[in-house]
Amino acid sequence: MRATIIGGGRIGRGFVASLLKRNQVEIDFFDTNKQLMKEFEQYNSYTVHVLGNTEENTVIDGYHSSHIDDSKAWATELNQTDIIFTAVGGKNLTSLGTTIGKNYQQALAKGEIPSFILITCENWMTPADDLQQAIESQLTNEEKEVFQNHVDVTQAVIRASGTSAPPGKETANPLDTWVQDYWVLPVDGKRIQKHSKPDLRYFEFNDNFGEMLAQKIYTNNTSVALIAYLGYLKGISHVADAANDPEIEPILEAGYQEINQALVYSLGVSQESQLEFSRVAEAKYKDYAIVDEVVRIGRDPLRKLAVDDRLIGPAKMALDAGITPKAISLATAAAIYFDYSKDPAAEELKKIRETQGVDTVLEEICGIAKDSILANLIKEGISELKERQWIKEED
Ligand SMILES: NC(=O)c1ccc[n+]([C@@H]2O[C@H](COP(=O)([O-])OP(=O)(O)OC[C@H]3O[C@@H](n4cnc5c(N)ncnc54)[C@H](O)[C@@H]3O)[C@@H](O)[C@H]2O)c1
Ligand SMILES: O=P(O)(O)OC[C@@H](O)[C@@H](O)[C@H](O)[C@H](O)CO
Repeated sequence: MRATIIGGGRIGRGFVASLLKRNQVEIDFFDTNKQLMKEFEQYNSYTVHVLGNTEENTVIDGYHSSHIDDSKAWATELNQTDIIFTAVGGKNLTSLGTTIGKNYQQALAKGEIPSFILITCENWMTPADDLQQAIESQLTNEEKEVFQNHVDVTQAVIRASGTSAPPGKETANPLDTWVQDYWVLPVDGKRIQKHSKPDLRYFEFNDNFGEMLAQKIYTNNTSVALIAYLGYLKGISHVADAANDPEIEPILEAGYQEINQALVYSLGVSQESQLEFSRVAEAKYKDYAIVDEVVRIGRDPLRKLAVDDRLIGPAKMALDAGITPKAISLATAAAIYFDYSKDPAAEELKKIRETQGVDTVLEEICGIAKDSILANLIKEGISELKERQWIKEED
């Protein structure tokens, strides 16, 4: 079996590549990053290190790598691949879909009919739909029909974390990457209609996938955002240190209660499944073996503050459920003050906040009215963070 991984970052060349290697699947990488391409060629091999369990480390070798714009490489790839994975960041799915669509069209023009399964591995609410739509936007109606008859576009939930080297564990190989000791990949099984489900260890093709992506994002990503944004303001570098911090821990506990009630009410998931989800998430973020930086978790706050993303999304659900999302609002307040200077989105957020004010951030980035209940809760959160002196500026 042969697989393509688009996006050779922590999840692509780390988590997904390890699962595939353990299934003896051949791997071809595609990425936009030219430096990464050079490293793939130069090193030929790298290690996926397993946090807290080195016995599970996997060496990835024998792969091929190509730049995403290499249409010659795509011409071969589309005909030989069985499964394509994406791990590029949800907001890049539209441009990626355009690239796949154009290359698929070129194959059809040559009389070929590529047939494969596409699996998105993104923290995104509707990744399979968004990718499929972007691909099909490049195709004529006739071509679209062929595509739909030969390609299944589905989505996975990535519950594992992929990180950079823990402090002091850096290696000479820049491709080496670190993953959590977690070996399950749930995939939306119902969306696979034209192929049989691949027989791969660790993959769970789930026909009741339902709201699993929303449940994961609004539980894991929401709670770790709370930990990271509050931790960042307190000057804490790593997730586990922030999650176990005596001042942050009670806010986290309150956050899980808000999240659980909101999701049971709005997603219709059972109380037991939600409780299990949040317990697993909490244990993971408090686990010192998983060394993850708060600035990685906080990256791209403009995306994370958007109306349906991990902060405003569950806060609105909580209000719908009749609950006051005080902890989530405090986390949102902290996110608004995430000013990590190496993150361009954080820099932009800071500029908007400083030049146009918090109300503009709330209206234009969070998509909520400045005098709404939620906006007022977030502004109360900002005041509380200033009182606590976690936000240190004078305004
Ligand atoms: N790291 C984690 O713990 C984790 C866990 C669960 C889900 N996710 C999700 O997995 C996805 C990947 O995250 P990551 O941590 O691996 O990010 P990353 O930044 O480490 O890697 C992303 C890679 O995608 C490449 N890329 C971006 N746009 C591309 C395009 N159009 N075509 C080809 N390559 C492109 C980048 O150059 C980069 O190498 C994201 O959606 C993220 O939210 C990450
Ligand atoms: O990848 P992002 O930027 O959408 O979010 C950062 C983290 O929340 C995320 O990578 C988690 O670590 C991951 O989703 C595992 O739960």
